[in-house]
Amino acid sequence: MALVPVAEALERLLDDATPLPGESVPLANAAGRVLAQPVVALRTQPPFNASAMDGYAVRSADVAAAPAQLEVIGMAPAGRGFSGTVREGQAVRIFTGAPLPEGADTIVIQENVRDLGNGRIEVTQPTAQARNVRRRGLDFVQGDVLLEKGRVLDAAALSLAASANHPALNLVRRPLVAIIATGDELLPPGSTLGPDQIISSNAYGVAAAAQSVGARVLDLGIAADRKEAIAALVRKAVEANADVIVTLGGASVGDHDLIHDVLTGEGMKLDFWKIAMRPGKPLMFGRLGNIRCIGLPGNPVASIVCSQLFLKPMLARLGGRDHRQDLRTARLGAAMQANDVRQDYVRASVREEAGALIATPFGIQDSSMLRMLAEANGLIVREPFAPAAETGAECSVLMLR
Ligand SMILES: Nc1nc2c(c(=O)[nH]1)N[C@H]1C(S)=C(S)[C@@H](COP(=O)(O)OP(=O)(O)OC[C@H]3O[C@@H](n4cnc5c(N)ncnc54)[C@H](O)[C@@H]3O)O[C@H]1N2
Ligand code: MOO
Repeated sequence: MALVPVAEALERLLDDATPLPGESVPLANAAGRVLAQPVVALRTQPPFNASAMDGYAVRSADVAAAPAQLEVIGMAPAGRGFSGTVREGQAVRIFTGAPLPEGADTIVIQENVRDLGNGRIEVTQPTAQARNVRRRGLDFVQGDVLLEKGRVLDAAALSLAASANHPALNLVRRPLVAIIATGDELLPPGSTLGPDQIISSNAYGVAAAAQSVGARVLDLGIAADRKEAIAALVRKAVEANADVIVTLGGASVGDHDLIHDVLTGEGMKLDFWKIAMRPGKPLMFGRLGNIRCIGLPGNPVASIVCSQLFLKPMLARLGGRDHRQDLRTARLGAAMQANDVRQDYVRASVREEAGALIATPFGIQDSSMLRMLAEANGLIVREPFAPAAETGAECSVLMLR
C-alpha cells in the first residue's frame, strides 16, 4: 500500500464523522458539554416589570421635580409583590427584583429619599420616568432561541439555560474511546521491571489527548503479543459500545505486529495503513461496523503526535465540537536539511522575539524520546520534499501548548 498523504488521511478519518446522537443530561452535569439541540426559552425573563434597585415605586409625574413628599402605602420585597395600586402622591417601599406595583412606573433609589416618619418620605432628587425599572422580557421572551446547537456549555450558557427553566438539556453523547496497549515488554507505571521490560506510557498521553476534546476513555490495559490476547480486549471494547478503538503498537511490519490481523479477523474493514509522515508512518485506520479503529504506532512520540493530528479532530467531530490546529508562521532558529517523502513534524522550541516567532528544531528527533517531546512547545511542519532551509527562513509551526 502506498503511503497516504497526511491531508488525505485526515479527510478519510473524518469522512462521515458527524456528531453522535443526543442524550438528556441534568444541568448539574452539563458543564463543558455540547448542545445537540438549540435551547429555547420556556419562560419570559423578567416575567414582569421589575425593580432594578432598592427604593420606592412611584408615579413619575410625582417625582419630576424635587423635593416631593409622598405617602408610603405598602411594601414589595422580591418574591412578594404589592397587590394594591399606587396613586398620585403615594409610594411603595420596594426591593431589587420585586414586581413594579400597579400604577407605579418609576423607582426612586433609597439614597435619594429622606424618611420623614409617620409613613411619609421626601424625594430629594428629580427622577425620570421608567428609571430603575427592568421591562418584562428585557432578558428574553418565551420562545426565543437562546443558544444554538453545537454551543459548548460555559458558565454563562448554563445559567441562561437554567433561567430559561430547563432542568436538563439534550447534549451530544461524549464519544467513548477504548485504548488497548500491546506488547510483551510492557508493564504499567509503578511496576518492578525485568531486564527486557519497559513501562507502558502511551495510553496516558493518548487518553489525555482524547479527554481534552471531551471524549470518555476506557483504558483496557495491556495485551500480550498474542492474537487471542489482543482479540479479547478488542471484544471488550465492542461490548462496552466504544465509538473508537485505539490500539497502541503492533502496527508496523514486524513478526509481532499483530494488530492488522486481529482487527481484520474481528471484522474491521481496513481504510488505509501507513501515512507519509514522520513520526507516525505505520498509522492504521479502519471500521468495525460503526466503530472507528485507529492503530497508533508504538513509538511514544508517534502515538502522541498522531493523537494530536488525527485522534483529536475525529473525536471532536463525533462530539459535535469545532477543532482547529494552532498553526502559525515562524522563522527557523536553525538551518534544516531537505526533506524526503514523509511530511515531517519536527519537535522544536518556539519563542517570541521582537513580535515574531522563532522555531528552533531539536537536534535529535528519535520518536522514542518523550522528554524531548515534553520540552517541545511546537512542531515544525516540513512538507514532503521541502528543500533545505536556512536559519531565518519562514516555516509553519503546529503549536502544542
Ligand atoms: N522494518 C521496519 N521497522 C519499523 C518500521 C518500518 O517501517 N519498517 N517502522 C518504524 C516506525 S516508523 C515505527 S513508529 C515503529 C512502530 O511500530 P509498531 O506500531 O509496530 O510499534 P511496536 O513495534 O509495538 O513498538 C515500537 C516501540 O514502541 C514501544 N511501545 C509500544 N507500545 C508502547 C506503549 N504503550 N508505551 C510505551 N512504549 C511503547 C515498544 O516497546 C517499541 O520500543 O516501528 C518501526 N519499525
Ligand atoms: O514513524 Mo515512526 O513514527 O518513526 O516513529
